[in-house]
Amino acid sequence: MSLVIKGAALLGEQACDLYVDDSGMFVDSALDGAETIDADGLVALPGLVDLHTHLREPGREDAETVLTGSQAAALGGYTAILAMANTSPVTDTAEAATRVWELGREAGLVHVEPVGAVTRGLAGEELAELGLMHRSRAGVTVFSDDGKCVHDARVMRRALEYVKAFGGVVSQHSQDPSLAGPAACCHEGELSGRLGLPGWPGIAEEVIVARDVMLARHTGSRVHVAHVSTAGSVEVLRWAKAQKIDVTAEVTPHHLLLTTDLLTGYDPTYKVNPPLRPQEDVDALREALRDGTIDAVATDHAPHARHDKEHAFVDAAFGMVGLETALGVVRTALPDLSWSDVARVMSTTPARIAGLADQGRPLAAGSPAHVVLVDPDAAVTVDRDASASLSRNNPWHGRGLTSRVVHTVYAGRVTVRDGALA
Ligand SMILES: NC(=O)N[C@@H](CC(=O)O)C(=O)O
Ligand SMILES: [Zn+2]
Ligand SMILES: [Zn+2]
Repeated sequence: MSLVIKGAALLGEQACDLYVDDSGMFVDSALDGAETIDADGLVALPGLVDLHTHLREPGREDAETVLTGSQAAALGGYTAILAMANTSPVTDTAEAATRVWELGREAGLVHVEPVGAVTRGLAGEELAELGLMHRSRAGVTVFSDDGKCVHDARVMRRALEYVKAFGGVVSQHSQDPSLAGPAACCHEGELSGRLGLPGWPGIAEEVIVARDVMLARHTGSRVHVAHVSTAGSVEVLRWAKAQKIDVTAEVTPHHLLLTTDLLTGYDPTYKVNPPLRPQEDVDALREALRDGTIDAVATDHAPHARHDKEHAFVDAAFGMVGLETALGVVRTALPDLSWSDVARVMSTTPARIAGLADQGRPLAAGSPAHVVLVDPDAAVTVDRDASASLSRNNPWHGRGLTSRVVHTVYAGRVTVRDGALA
């Protein structure tokens, strides 16, 4: 059915009407019998694109499924999400990637783009079938062993050389396992000593970021740094970009607003990989996002069942949910960011990094109608039980965030209306 979106402020600027035809494309004028969305006072942005989502299907459908994760994404204003490969089994074959892609189509609420594993079983040894995954119906272009670092430099070099042939990219979970061991769970510093928690030094991230930008330069291939968390990584990225090395980077909403001090209560809700860092790092990440050194915001939505999260801090699973709150957190952490900058870091640039030609497009005739309509001034108190996610490991529960996703439209179809699934 065709659609008219009335009076939305495009990227927070002039208000106008948007017209969508029944094939889900923006067109220049209204069609008869169109459904109407009153968007007076709302800001229209291109549908958000998340470079980093954990959907848990197959294997842990008690924590999330492709459907429930897609619902959470739509509620958060997303029209595309990249589903990480650390499922069970791992997405390391064309068949597995195609299955995730199909499940995404069946859910039909956002575009679900499978991320392929870099190495078989995420074991860091043999390359997965990168070419076959790319040539499958899923058309995988982003590869990641996320949750684990591709720590062997030779394997990383070969992966970069391989994906270069078809314009792919490796999204690296940067963490040298010899500097941050399996027990590491708290930013290494005065606080980790005081709390008696195994420390996770920033340098464990920074040495891999530095190595990988040099490998990107050497191979002429493209590397993407997942969830950057330290000021030192930002310095390396700034240098690498000045050298015109083909590197991009993302930051999570939680690393833009939360700090390591939250760990004093040993609440595993705040246990995340990479760990929350001190305020100096948070400040550097915000500045890097403003000036483009960090290209994108990506949620690292990491749902976990209660029985995996409710443990002593050291034993609990890493991760926090984030799809439904990402935009509000970004607005709260960086209230000075213009709406066009929000669109850049949460839609246009992530779409470009992932090679999603249909996403992050201008809200104009000729583009598929992927759009999110936001109440810019709403104050929202987060309720973890009001979530579409199957998991409740929500660090924002009870907090106030600025702005609210009111409607989401995916390919001309209203997926969220008045803040609820349509
Ligand atoms: N982010 C997390 O804390 N956890 C992720 C793995 C990861 O992205 O590192 C997960 O799969 O749960
Ligand atoms: Zn990770
Ligand atoms: Zn992750």
